[in-house]
Amino acid sequence: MSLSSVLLKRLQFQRRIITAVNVYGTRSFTTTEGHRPAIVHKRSLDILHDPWFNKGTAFSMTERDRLDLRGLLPPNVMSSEQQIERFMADLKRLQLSARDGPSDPNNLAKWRILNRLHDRNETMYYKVLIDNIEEYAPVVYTPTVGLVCQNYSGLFRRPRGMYFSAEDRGEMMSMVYNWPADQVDMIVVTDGSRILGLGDLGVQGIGIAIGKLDLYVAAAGINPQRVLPVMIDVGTNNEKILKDPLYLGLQEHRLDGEEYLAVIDEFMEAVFTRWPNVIVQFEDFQSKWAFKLLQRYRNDYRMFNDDVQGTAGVALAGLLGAVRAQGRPMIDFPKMKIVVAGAGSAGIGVLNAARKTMARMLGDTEVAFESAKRQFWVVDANGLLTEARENIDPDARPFARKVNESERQGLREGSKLVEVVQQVKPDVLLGLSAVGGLFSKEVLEALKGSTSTRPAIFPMSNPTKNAECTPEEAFSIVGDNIIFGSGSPFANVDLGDGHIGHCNQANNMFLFPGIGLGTLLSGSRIVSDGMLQAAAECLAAYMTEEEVLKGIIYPSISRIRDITKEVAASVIREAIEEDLAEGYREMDGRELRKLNEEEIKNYVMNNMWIPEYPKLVYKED
Ligand SMILES: NC(=O)c1ccc[n+]([C@@H]2O[C@H](COP(=O)([O-])OP(=O)(O)OC[C@H]3O[C@@H](n4cnc5c(N)ncnc54)[C@H](O)[C@@H]3O)[C@@H](O)[C@H]2O)c1
Ligand SMILES: O=C(O)C[C@H](O)C(=O)O
Ligand SMILES: [Mg+2]
Repeated sequence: MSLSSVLLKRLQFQRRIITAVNVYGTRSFTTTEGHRPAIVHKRSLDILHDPWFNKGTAFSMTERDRLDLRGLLPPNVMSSEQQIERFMADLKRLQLSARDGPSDPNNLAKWRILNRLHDRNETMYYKVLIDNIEEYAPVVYTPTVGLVCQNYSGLFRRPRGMYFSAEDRGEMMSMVYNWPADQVDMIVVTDGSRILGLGDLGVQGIGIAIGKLDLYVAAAGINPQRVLPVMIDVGTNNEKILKDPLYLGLQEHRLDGEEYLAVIDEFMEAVFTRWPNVIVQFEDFQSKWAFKLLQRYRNDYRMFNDDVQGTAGVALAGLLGAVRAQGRPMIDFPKMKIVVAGAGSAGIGVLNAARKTMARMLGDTEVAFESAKRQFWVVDANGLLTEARENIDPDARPFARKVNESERQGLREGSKLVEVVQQVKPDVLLGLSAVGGLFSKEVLEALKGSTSTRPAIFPMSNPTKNAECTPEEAFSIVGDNIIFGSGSPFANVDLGDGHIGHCNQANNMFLFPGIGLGTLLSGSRIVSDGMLQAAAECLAAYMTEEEVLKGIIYPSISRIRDITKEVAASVIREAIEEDLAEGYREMDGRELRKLNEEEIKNYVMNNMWIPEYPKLVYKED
């Protein structure tokens, strides 16, 4: 037997033991990788200054000796729990002094403290985030991440991620080698042109890529050493930041047309050359480019657009949840009347997904596909969209209402949202307009006339100040018996007499981590429509009947790791079904398609990174 086959056998044996330990639930640390010591090529202060290897006061005495750390730390060795206790005591002092929750004005200060921890000790940062996800998701993600992006020039301390600018044309293929990691699993890339509902923030938009990747680590257990936030800086059309002398990005107007495409093409070629197995999530690109880039790359690269495809799935799960919450059978979905405010990348993505699902329920014929579009009324900045509109955006065209039909309904091209709601009496009012307060008192009053026993209101725009309405407004004006889901988190509403108005968070965070993880572990070379549909259906089916009837149609964020595992497993199953899965089970080399449902879930769980300090072993470089 050759040496390599002996080693291979030993490795497989060790992995089996770890998996067996895992099955019996006696250890929380499940990845095979985590049990191996980490090899470091540095010692002494260099270790303490490396956030990936630094354990601070948790270095054991033997490690301190091994790594020349004795005397460089206070003598009392702390457990990781004690370290976190100390850190949290500091953070809580800040919380006690102000309002807690998603709209706590101290959230920016909390972000600073957490970000400093991220810079010092990655393992501890992710442990704090995972164990307190409900509390800190609104700090590292929406809504605070919006504020962070707006104030990025002042907040910038250390770079995190890579910046590819229009100045780097011709250099990207070599630049990618400046990134230290030989393996990158997930890239989230933005060009900063539409950050949440805050518009063009140029280079400052990198904050959103960082925030999304924090959720990839926390929810999907993607190894934080293998994530890469990317900003493609092709200029900005935001006149305010263009004039700001402290702005950190290129101070020129955005590239457009072929020049713009050439930059994005070069970036894609470069990252896929260095990391052929990476998945690239496009985030917060203005609608003008979001669809074009998706069509351009989706058949050749492992990529997806979160705002178009992730949002579509989350909204679809919400719409199906609303049908269930109304006590109707799912098959009633194609009868729902849906008014959508906003026809950008997010709105159109939702409309397409909902239309396709309705058509499938109606028999998947061309006639069904044609008739399904009649369930939607789209209102954008110019009012109701009809075929009378000049220069209709081609992506929105299929949803333009017929003029005659509209007239019969008392509507016309450009009718106001309030008129549309009055006339249509929809089951669902969904907002992806980025206009805070768009669902005004009058609009919500009009929704009281809904033909549904339990209308659903989804003000999905982010961050909080861009939400189309607040839950207080919705419950107090439309009534207690509504379904409510917002993009950014809000607290539940006290309806009196012990009743609670439940606020769901209708945010793509419930899908993108599972879509990424499932694609990664399936080995699929593309992210297919079927894989996205499977993700959405998994989310839609996740809540129990009892929860749904209470108006709880999305999980609480505290369950994000569990729903992500389920979504990832569904994505893998679909990839297998479509013969796209090229991945192999790491444990013993069995082919994915031979695994049963439970085994696929275990495969997912076993490959989710969890934040525990590895033992460090020094080796000369
Ligand atoms: N909850 C989520 O998971 C989620 C996901 C993606 C996007 N979003 C949010 O959706 C919003 C829109 O994103 P986008 O990429 O589609 O943006 P976009 O700028 O491409 O589209 C905005 C759309 O809103 C329309 N609009 C503007 N003013 C309006 C008005 N007064 N009435 C009706 N419509 C109006 C515009 O005409 C346009 O069609 C953002 O706030 C974003 O944060 C939320
Ligand atoms: O970032 C979010 O919170 C959701 C979404 O991707 C958005 O653009 O608003
Ligand atoms: Mg987004």
